[in-house]
Amino acid sequence: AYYNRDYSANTENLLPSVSRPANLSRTFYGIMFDAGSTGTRIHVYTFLQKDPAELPILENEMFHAVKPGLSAYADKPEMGGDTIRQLLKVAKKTVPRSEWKKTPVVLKATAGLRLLPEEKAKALLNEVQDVFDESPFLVTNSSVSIMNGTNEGVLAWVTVNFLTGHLYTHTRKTVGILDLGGGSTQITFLPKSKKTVYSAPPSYIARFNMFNSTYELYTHSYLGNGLIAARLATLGALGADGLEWKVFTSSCLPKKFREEWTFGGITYKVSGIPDGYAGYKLCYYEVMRVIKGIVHQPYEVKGSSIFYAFSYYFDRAVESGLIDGTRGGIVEVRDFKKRAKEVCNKMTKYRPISPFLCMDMTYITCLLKEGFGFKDNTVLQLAKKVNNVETSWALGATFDYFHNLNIH
Ligand SMILES: Nc1ccn([C@@H]2O[C@H](COP(=O)(O)OP(=O)(O)O)[C@@H](O)[C@H]2O)c(=O)n1
Repeated sequence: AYYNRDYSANTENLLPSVSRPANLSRTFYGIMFDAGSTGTRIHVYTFLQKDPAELPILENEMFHAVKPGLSAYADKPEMGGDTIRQLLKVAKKTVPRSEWKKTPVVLKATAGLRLLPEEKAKALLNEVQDVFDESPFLVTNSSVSIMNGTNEGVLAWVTVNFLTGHLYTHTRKTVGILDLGGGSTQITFLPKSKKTVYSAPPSYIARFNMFNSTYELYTHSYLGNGLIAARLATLGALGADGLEWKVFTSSCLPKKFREEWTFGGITYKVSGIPDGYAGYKLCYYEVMRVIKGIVHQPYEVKGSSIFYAFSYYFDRAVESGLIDGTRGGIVEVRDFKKRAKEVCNKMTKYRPISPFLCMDMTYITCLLKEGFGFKDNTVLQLAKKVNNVETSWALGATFDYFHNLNIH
């Protein structure tokens, strides 16, 4: 409804019911950079504000992504800055020149920079600030930052619930979100039961304001439990020394597989166990160590709310053939488990897709079941985009910029 008028499903909920004089509408733009651990993405949003008291209508999103992420330039920040400069060219093409000065440009970094030593992260952010300062867009001293995990979860929840039309209804029916990045993973939902709130660690409950009401969400970001960080942890390579000579092995990898593999600017030697066993069961025990006792099980997740799962949940579901990449789809937790078994027990078949597919699918299964405590029949809606807009925290962060949701 907001992006493409052909999407009429939720239009009634999304458009103000009373039509207002057209001259009160105004178009404005927002530029949000997502500096993730595996890539940097730019979102340029075009909004139409009809009523200053309501969230604006999203007219268009321009999206572009580059790999690798900023953290890969930890030792050459100027080159990291260049990736931002390149992406800003796209913004200049999208935003009319007359609007440049009024259009904010913001970059928020997630797990990739959270995991770097502070001085290296700072040098990268300073470089980005310089690139922003020389741009024609609106820049303040809070334009460039590392976002905290709570905001990452809350803002992705805002995005998905906005795009699915749930923020406009007064029923308080919403959807939960599951985001699996490279470095961190987030779970966020609106609890129905008070017990979920008081049985959770206090830092897992976040509040924010929108439309004069306060939302109280269950949210947490697990740093080091993103899919790529979890691979390293499973291999015992996260924070290990002797990387020049050590080879990290796992029964989640094809037996004859051997490769050098780079994440966050560091190269690791990894391999399967040539004369050992490989397969789902052994792999499950290995990934279990990365999850057991680390991930909190919310009281309510065993209930029946709908969760939207995106990022690597979506990518791996597509690669393993669980869903169709253009349409997305609905699966149950048990479908991930079934497919993980199939992938792990037929490693040669799936190896051309990715030698890590068994490890990744097993990790996802283990995270959902043993981590968050989802039941086998919990329904997951897998999506990369909703109504043609990226399911990322970036849209929520742009709302936060303009409306100050006061997340606390
Ligand atoms: N707008 C976006 C952003 C990330 N992603 C996916 O999210 C995964 C990695 O997330 P990330 O690099 O931001 O990881 P973190 O830094 O959040 O841990 C990849 O599968 C990306 O393709 C996406 O599909 N769309």
